[in-house]
Amino acid sequence: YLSNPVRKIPAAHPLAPFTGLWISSIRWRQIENATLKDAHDRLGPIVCLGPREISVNCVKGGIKDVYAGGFEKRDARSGYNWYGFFTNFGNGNMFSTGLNKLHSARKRMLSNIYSKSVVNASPALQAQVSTILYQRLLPCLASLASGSEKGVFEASSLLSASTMDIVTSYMFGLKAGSNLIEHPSQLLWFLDLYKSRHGWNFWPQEYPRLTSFLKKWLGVRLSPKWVDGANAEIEKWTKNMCDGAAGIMQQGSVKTEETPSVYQQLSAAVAKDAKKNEVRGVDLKPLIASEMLDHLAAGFDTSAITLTYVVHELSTHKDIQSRLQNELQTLSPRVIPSSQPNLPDPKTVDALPVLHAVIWETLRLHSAIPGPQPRFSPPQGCQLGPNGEYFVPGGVRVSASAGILHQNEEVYERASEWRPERWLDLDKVDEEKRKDMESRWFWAFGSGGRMCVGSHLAVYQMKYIVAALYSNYSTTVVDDTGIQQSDSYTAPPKGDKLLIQLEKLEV
Ligand code: HEM
Repeated sequence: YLSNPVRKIPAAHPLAPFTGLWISSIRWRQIENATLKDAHDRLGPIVCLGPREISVNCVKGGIKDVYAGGFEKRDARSGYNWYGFFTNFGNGNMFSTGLNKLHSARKRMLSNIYSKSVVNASPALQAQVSTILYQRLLPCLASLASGSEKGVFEASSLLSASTMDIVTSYMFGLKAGSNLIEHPSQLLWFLDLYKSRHGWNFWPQEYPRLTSFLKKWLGVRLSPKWVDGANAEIEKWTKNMCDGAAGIMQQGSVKTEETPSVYQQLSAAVAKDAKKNEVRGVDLKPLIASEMLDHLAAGFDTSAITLTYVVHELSTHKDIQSRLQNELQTLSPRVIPSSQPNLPDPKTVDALPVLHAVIWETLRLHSAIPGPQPRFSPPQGCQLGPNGEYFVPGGVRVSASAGILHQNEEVYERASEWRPERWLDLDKVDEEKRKDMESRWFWAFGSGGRMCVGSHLAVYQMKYIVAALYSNYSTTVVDDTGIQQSDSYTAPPKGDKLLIQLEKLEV
């Protein structure tokens, strides 16, 4: 204790400087986000969570140094990597890779296909989104609106289906990607598998060695067998989509909407890399499949959580819902069935101020990943804190959380309220304040070399989905029990559902 410089950092709990068991028990009880928020409110921008763990909640001496400064995901001393849990098909991927050097080689292969310019200009994505909105989502909403439930339905699962269909279409092409909107039983099957694993990540993620030791040598399982079964099923489903995309690429000519943009890019880059490094006789398919599974999971869930909160907030803020509907009427063409297959230009949709403000305010207040994003301090240690006042030795787990950064009252006045106006009034605030709001403290997609690679695809799809829904319907809440976000890294509503009612607009 006496030789540990971390003891000088305000402690979230009297036991924190002495043992890591306190923060572990907080994680086990699934109250980590709330506990960290309370600790920062009481103790300031940097708090000690354990003898080798701290949390930061500031830009200078905080996220700027840790994330833009390239702290590794893997602890150099012990080799521990919290993200190793996201390994699939027995292979690492961009998200799970611990070392920055390995990670940047993979990221270089993929960042162009997810860049804003490529996403916005992609004819394949435009054709895919047009089919998904006009031939799947809008007909589905029309039948719900005129059906026996009189427009009442559970929104979060249909939003999950929509984001999964768009993300997998961009990855594998429209034909090889999913079609969950039109196949509700497949949607249920997938969501059941996906969600059955929730709550079982504590042991394998926090104590991976203990977990595998107990399983291997004593036959003791710390998570039930069905979790492995669910993972295997999801891998199988992903592999089928990979095989479908590979089959399409072998055809002589590929229709625009069938282009497997991401799969094609990654498989070409991986093959080129293998050739350059003279790697022979290695099956590269599991490596590609691991990356694909990670993207589809990261991409569908986070976007669907955000959209669920967009729909909830718009349903309870009718004034803003009407403003959005008026704005959507200015689109040419409008996103209504008679316009099909034409969609308004992605840049025009992106530039709609109210739509942008609604999405941004939801990403701020209901970040899909509000929980801590752990990294490790470099072996030589570093100075952290707003004035660099604390020395942090090497190998300390350091994290920041979007859910806490976004609650800073000095940057976002009345931070706990959903107020899209704050993004519409940016021209009234000075340059520094604008930068604070828009970039320095806005952390929904993280920052630095490991920030979200899919943020532009996420925003693209969320804006089109919201445009399609609110160009044709109004929504009201029927039952929002359990709408509060769960206390976890990725945070869906606690109740995992939102019942709304659709009302058809005159179009
Ligand atoms: C609203 C939607 C989204 C949100 C809020 C979001 C948020 C984030 C955040 C905060 C991170 C960094 C996490 C960390 O380091 O702990 C991240 C990473 C990542 N995201 Fe997203 N994401 C979204 C959509 C997407 C989409 C659509 C895709 C892909 C199709 C995607 C793929 C990834 C990948 C591959 C990484 C790892 C990047 C790396 O390690 O370099 N995300 N995302």
